[in-house]
Amino acid sequence: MIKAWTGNQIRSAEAPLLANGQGPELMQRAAHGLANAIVRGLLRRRGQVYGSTVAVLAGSGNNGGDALYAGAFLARRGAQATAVLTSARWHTEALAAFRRAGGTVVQAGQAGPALAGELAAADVLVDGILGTGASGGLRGAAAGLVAALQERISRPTNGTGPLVVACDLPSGVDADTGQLHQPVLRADLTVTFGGAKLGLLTDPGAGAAGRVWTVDIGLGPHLPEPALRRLDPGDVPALWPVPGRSDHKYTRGVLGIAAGSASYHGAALLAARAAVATGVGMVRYLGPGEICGQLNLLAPEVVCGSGTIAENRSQAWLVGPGAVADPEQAQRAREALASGLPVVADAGALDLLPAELGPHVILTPHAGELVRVLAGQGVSVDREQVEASPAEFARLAAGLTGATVLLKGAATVVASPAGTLFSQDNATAWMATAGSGDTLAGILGALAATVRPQDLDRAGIAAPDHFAAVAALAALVHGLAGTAAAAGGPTSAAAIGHAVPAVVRALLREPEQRPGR
Ligand SMILES: NC(=O)C1=CN([C@@H]2O[C@H](COP(=O)(O)OP(=O)(O)OC[C@H]3O[C@@H](n4cnc5c(N)ncnc54)[C@H](OP(=O)(O)O)[C@@H]3O)[C@@H](O)[C@H]2O)[C@@H](O)CC1
Ligand SMILES: Nc1ncnc2c1ncn2[C@@H]1O[C@H](COP(=O)(O)OP(=O)(O)O)[C@@H](O)[C@H]1O
Ligand SMILES: [K+]
Repeated sequence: MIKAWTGNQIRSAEAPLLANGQGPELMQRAAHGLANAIVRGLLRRRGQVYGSTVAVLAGSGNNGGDALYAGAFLARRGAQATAVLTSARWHTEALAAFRRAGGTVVQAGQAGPALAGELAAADVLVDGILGTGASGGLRGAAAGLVAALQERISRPTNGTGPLVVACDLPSGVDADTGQLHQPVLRADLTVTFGGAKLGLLTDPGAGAAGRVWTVDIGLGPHLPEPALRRLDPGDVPALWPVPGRSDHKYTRGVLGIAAGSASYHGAALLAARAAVATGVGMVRYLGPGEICGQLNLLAPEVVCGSGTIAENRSQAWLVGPGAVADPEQAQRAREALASGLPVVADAGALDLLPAELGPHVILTPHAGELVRVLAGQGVSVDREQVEASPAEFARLAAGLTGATVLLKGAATVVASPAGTLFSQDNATAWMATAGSGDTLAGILGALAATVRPQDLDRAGIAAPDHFAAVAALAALVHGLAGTAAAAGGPTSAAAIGHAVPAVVRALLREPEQRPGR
């Protein structure tokens, strides 16, 4: 499990150590971790540190201090290091150490327009302007310089531009929400201290942070419960509902699906096939007869039922994919939502939510659908606002509806109504294709019907967060299946579902053979 904290949580954890006079020691640990990560990057790119050019953008606070000490370390290893001071104030001891190591110093405010070009030609560019002490976005000379660098350093660089390394977090990323205050210099690698910051693991901050590497500076015993968690492949065996010898199809769990409508068949087919691929005792389907006919051919494992939700005994329901303008499917969705059973409510069902929901109802909107869910709660936002701060709005929607909310995106965020957050970043942009969400809904439905609460308890997940963890598990498997199906190229929603069994099989194998490692 990967954990993340808000900037304030990390600062509070540091407080007792700072009060003990351990501040300088913490900074040395942070700077060493940063320098070591840069050394590894340089060795991979150039084969040596000696003779490389390193530019350090240093702000006025401790973030600048970390970056300057790391620059000093690299200068002593033979790098040609330049520090650009972005403020009229700086960390005095760190700058003195940087000079002693042979580093060159320039003031951003006094440099000419050629500076950005020179910096863009360095082997490594360290962003040490703002850390957890930031308020808002970059201002003044720092803002001008970073905007000029943004123009010069195009992404992806294919290894040709500088290795951009963010110190603690990319300057301008909000540590607590992942919001971006432009301009932000997108990093290849973020070296973060004491614990990952929430804003590095949720979009859009995650998109600006590149790979995130956490340096242990000894805050562990002082850290509170994390503000956000991420399941990793190693968490899957403990949570996965592996059937036992005494199981039969009804003890494993039955998923009922009320999806599809006269005009949308595909969503039901994709969701049902993904549920079967995920492994479930049985899938029961309720919906138009023509879709049943197609299921008989394409997923003959699925049992077509008739009658009401109550008459089709299931451990969980998936309602809504492709269920548009169909009063019978709407009635089934309403009945499922009132049943007290775990329900995954997607697409069409998101417009049918009753006033009272519980955490056992998992809403699976994309950003546009979340706008509608929030409007139903009297909150007026637009899609851009949701995309600018997905974790914040997922949590708001969970709090207002009382349901668990899985908000789809490049990084998928899950919020429990208790305020707990998960974020999964296992997907690839090749998965941005129609029907990919229906496949996720099928995977999640199967897991909602089969994951055992005692396994979640044993993994240390508190009961109010059980369904959030199940949703995170589904997003993890969906992302890995999509990444495997794409294998670096185009894929389809059906192919994502098709890849699920092999991915799960590999996840349940010995650690060294797991995907995503
Ligand atoms: N605490 C510790 O022991 C350890 C901390 N560590 C490190 O310290 C970092 C936190 O350091 P910090 O608290 O000094 O804040 P930090 O982010 O460097 O700078 C804040 C200064 O920037 C300024 N400023 C603010 N907003 C601005 C803006 N929008 N645009 C422009 N300027 C702005 C403002 O200064 P002013 O504007 O007043 O000149 C303010 O004082 C943390 O991220 C980690 O890297 C590690 O070494 C481990 C040990
Ligand atoms: N850029 C991206 N990177 C990674 N995953 C993505 C990206 N865009 C979309 N996805 C994933 O693809 C799926 C799309 O879901 P959705 O928008 O509901 O599609 P549909 O309704 O067509 O099935 C979600 O699981 C989402 O997380
Ligand atoms: K920074």
